[in-house]
Amino acid sequence: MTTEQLTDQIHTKKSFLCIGLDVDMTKIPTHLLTTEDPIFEFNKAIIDATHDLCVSYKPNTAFYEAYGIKGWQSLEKTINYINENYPEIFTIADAKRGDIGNTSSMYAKAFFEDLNFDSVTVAPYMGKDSVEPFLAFENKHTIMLALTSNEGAFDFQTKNVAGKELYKVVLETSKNWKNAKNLMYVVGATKAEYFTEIRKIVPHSFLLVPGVGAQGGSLQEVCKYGMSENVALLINSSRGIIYASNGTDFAEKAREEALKLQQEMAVILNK
Ligand SMILES: O=c1ccn([C@@H]2O[C@H](COP(=O)(O)O)[C@@H](O)[C@H]2O)c(=O)[nH]1
Repeated sequence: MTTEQLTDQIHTKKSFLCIGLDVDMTKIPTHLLTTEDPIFEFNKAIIDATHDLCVSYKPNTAFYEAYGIKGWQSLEKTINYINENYPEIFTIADAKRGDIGNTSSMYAKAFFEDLNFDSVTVAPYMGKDSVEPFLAFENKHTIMLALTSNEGAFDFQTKNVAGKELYKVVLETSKNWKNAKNLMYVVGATKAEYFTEIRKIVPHSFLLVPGVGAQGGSLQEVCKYGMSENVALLINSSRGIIYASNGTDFAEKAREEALKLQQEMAVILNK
């Protein structure tokens, strides 16, 4: 998917919501546990109930890898289900990969070719040759951690490196990498006060913004400082939507939570 197609979807659906599919078997409704693939059944119900309210789904691979081969199969069924039934949706494998070049190429093949995700999250710590293998894929997107939503972000990301905060060095340096047009960045919703500085460096790049909902980030604040003229925001909420209820009405309640965010987004887009 191109960024232009993603932007068109944002305007059509009046939404820049990304729903995180972080399936924890201890939190899903118990009636699903007797099905053959509880993770997939849960995701399918959430996706069917919310696809018109969001432009993206983001399974975090940790929640699938934790269940071994079965978890990976649930992930594969989930991405295939989205691609077959809702091909307009932008898919994100939140895997936070990155390694020496030849290993990164294999990670990229796994997520872009085998699983056919539109994008994958990567860590910047190993530098250019660890990220460029992901960027080489046409119409696929590499979402690099810039300033994360957690408290530990202050351990390294905001530290001064040669007169500049490290997250700024990450943004500035990566802009010059080969196929940098395929880069997006992760910036936590809990760091809204940093968005103005970030937009000075990457005014038009898409930012994936986790941290609204369970982590307490503010949609309004993020949009105030982080929305570019082409929107270029994907606001993620996972637990706040998918665990709205653990009863038989879980998909309906997830829709209600997604609708609240989508309606807020529609108002922001209309301003
Ligand atoms: O800085 C980051 C980067 C990634 N995440 C991931 O996003 C979701 C957030 O889930 P919530 O339940 O809405 O808190 C989850 O997969 C994280 O691993 C992040 O939170 N912050």
